[in-house]
Amino acid sequence: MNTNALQLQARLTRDSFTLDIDLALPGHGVTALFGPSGSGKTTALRVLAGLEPGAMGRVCLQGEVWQDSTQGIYKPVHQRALGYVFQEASLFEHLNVQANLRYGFQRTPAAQRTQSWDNTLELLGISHLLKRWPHELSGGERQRVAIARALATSPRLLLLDEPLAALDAPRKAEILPYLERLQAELQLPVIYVTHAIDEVARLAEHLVLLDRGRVTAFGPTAELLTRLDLPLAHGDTAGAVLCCKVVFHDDQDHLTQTHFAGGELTVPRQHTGIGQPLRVRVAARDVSLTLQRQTDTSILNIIACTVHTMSPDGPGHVMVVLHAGDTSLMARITARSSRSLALEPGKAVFAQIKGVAVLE
Ligand SMILES: Nc1ncnc2c1ncn2[C@@H]1O[C@H](COP(=O)(O)OP(=O)(O)OP(=O)(O)O)[C@@H](O)[C@H]1O
Repeated sequence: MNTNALQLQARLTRDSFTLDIDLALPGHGVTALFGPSGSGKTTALRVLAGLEPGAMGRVCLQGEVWQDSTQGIYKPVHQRALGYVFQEASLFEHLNVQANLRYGFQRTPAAQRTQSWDNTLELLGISHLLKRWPHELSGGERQRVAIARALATSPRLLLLDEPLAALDAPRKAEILPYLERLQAELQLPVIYVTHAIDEVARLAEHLVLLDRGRVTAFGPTAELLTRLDLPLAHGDTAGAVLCCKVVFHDDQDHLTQTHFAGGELTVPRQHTGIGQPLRVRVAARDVSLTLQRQTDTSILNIIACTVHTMSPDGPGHVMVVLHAGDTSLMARITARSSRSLALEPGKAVFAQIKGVAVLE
């Protein structure tokens, strides 16, 4: 994979805020921009989109320079082949879904189209909505139509600014599988702004952490989620993502057995085919540690690991990063348990996993 297909180098100052970033982003898959409110996520997207003419720096996609302040190059937004979807889908209320999509489709001359009409409808599952009016759509359907309209222009870059933030949990759950399909099937970079770590874990292969306008970390999501020097790897929401492969379905017990680089993991029955990848999130609070492998236990998943690093994690707790082969896991345990097990880096332990969340 070309990991520096999208160059985003930007410096922009407004009042007390300065955005100062220099990133070489991958050419496909979802890269999440994550950080506290006001850290500059939307501003970074706006620079990519050509909506911040005051920004100094360089934006270059697959060798095509969209902006370079040293050379005096600045393509305005309509000359950048990109799709931009906001939190609140802004459809044309006076046009039905079909006409909204046609508007996007016709913006790109036929010879330059990479995205077919049928494929766009199919990817977002909206064929049955074509005759509806925007006010007749649910929040989740509106967002799917908005994403389809952005895709219909055959963009070379897709920018999604908190596309799920205005939706309730059931609507989010409805739209997430479509976003996963985009990630799997589109050969273009998707830059995804979010506040929700569960969306990052589920969708983003790569992650950029922003804080006060600066990049504090950038890399593969699975790696950053378990780095104790970063805030993501702390607190009740911390967890690791395991890249597994389906080995076997046990229909009788309604379980699916998977393999990952470091062991086996049994999860609730999935419909993923044998040999297919399955990403699984294991929350640190759902992992306990023992020195001997327990046998009289209801816990299905017990994984042999080594303690890699440890750090205090709030009052009375310790976060332990474990290595199982090449895979990192985390356990959030009490400081008392850590002392009584005499945990230290290099020590062999067994991770008992109480529950997992299958991501795809
Ligand atoms: N039009 C504007 N004029 C002046 N300052 C602005 C403007 N838009 C944003 N800002 C400021 O720029 C900084 C970065 O804002 P930005 O919207 O990029 O942050 P964010 O990380 O996307 O935040 P959020 O998660 O709350 O959407 C903030 O301090 C914000 O107040």
